[in-house]
Amino acid sequence: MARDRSSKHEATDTEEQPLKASAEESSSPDGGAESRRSPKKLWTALRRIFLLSRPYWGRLFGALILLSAGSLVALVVPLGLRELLNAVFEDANRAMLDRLTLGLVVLFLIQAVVSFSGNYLLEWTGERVVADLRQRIYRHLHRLTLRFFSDHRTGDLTSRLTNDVGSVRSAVTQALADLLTQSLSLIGSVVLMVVLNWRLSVIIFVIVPVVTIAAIYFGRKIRSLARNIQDRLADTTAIAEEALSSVRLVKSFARSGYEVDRYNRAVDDLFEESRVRVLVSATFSSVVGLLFFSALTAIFWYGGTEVLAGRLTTGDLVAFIFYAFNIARSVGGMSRLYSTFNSAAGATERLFELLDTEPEIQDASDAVPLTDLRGDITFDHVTFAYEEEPVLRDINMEVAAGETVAFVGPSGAGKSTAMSLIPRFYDPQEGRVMIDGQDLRDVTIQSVRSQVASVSQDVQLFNSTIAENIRYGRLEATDEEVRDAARAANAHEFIASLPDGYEAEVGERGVKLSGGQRQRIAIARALLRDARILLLDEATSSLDSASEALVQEALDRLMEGRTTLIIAHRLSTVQDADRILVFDHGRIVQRGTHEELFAQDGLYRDLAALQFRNGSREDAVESLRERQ
Ligand SMILES: Nc1ncnc2c1ncn2[C@@H]1O[C@H](COP(=O)(O)OP(=O)(O)OP(=O)(O)O)[C@@H](O)[C@H]1O
Repeated sequence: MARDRSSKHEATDTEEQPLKASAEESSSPDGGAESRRSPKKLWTALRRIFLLSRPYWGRLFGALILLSAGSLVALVVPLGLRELLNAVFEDANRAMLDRLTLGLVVLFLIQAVVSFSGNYLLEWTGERVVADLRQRIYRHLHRLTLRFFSDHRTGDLTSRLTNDVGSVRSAVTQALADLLTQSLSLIGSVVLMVVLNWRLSVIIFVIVPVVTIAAIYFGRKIRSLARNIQDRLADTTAIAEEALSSVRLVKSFARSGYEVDRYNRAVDDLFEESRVRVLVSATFSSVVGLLFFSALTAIFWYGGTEVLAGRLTTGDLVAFIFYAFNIARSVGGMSRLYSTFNSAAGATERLFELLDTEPEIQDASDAVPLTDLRGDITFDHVTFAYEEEPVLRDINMEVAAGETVAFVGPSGAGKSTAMSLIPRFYDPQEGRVMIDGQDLRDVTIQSVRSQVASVSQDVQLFNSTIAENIRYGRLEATDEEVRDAARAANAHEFIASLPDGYEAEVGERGVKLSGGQRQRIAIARALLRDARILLLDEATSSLDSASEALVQEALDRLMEGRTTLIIAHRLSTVQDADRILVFDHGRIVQRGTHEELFAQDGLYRDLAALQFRNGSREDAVESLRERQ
């Protein structure tokens, strides 16, 4: 089942600590800042990738041994060929030719078996490390708080899970093996070449430093470009995801053209970054290729001269050329490695920025589960700010278990914010929020959230069946329990009338259902959860009177025996609350029953006058303006 952030009440909080950056690494708290890369940073990133494979070091080590053995065998092959050619051209020895041919076939067989085993082990390790990394990041994302998600785009985060993790994979698998085998091949070939003919070798040694300098220069450039490309890619994904998920809004404002332009601009930016990267990489490959093929031609020429002068046999020259090819291939491979590692380093930095982001809200080390919850809620001098300016100021309230308390007040007064402190989505900067007399910071988040259910105006459903959406309230509920919940939520009739009944797909975020139907599914889900505390945020405000009546009746059933906090703009829905708290500019300015508050001259009466039409509407509006 697809899950999204709406599952906030279900968020599991594992005990696991994120991987720690070592002391010299800086971690960006929100994971989005572009960081300056240096060789040290590259090394740090690679080391962290390598550390990820720690549980599989045994296999990795085995793979590397096998692959090294494969490269050593490959190094012997040109020597065998040399002997074979010498047997033919120098000694004309038929028996030797047969033996050497057989020997070479055996060598090739050994090499095939060894490299198969090595590659399989290595790829296995790489895939496993990547799977672990994906799981770890996803788990970590679920530990992060709502504040993190309001600061990050979903497209950005999903792109890290897909693209960035993919880049890391190439670094742990092929690149690591290539690094080892290519270096062995390079060193072995150099040594054997010098032994064969040192004069000829000098030509190669002149070229190597030139290539190394070019590799370092281009490598740096490619690394910074790789990071930019990942960022641009995340931009395009986020833009498309945002527009496609709000396609109704886009169409109703006739903004398709605008959205297409926005996406096109982002894709063009991505193309431009990619073009520069392609240019740099292609130049790099061509420069390296040019240098090496020139050197090879020189070897052919000089080698031919040496053979003509009798200082080299044909077998020597062929072996030499094989080693020269080996060197060219190794250096070429290593230069590609450089860019693979560089791309992976950019991706790794982004992934670790995410993993290094500590959840703002975590269980204290000595947190205990809140058991046998009654459902008393207390706000004790609570002050809270999202950023600088407090949106809740010195809030005090006590709600007894089983009571129904309504929050009313103008838009932006802080009602939803106050509610969001109860499941501990945020911690107050000052004061305490308590349940059953226990500060929420002293108890486990999971135990609190498992006793809080919420129904809001903006119902979020998963793109699956009605039954699965209701069962989200209690995953182990039986079909019968799901039906009972739906009945109590006044949803059974409409569900039963659908062709697929409980197995009907609701569409993305429930688009195939009406607002009232979605609300009743959400109520059934909350009923199944059977939590002690119920939070209703504008649960009926977007409904017509008929739907509202059905939903209200279902809500009344849901509220029975639970502590309920209701936010409602329509005061008719809160008249029966045990108490009403009136919020204004982050403070509770009035409290009492509907009758008590209505009898007072204050904000509540102004709001009520607007809705119940007893009194002059103009006077109420004027009075509200003065209060702004
Ligand atoms: N995630 C957030 N980050 C920063 N500021 C926020 C965030 N959520 C809300 N605010 C601000 O906090 C203030 C209180 O918002 P809140 O949603 O609690 O008000 P409300 O009384 O529930 O309003 P409404 O009745 O319109 O839902 C507003 O000024 C709002 O802009």
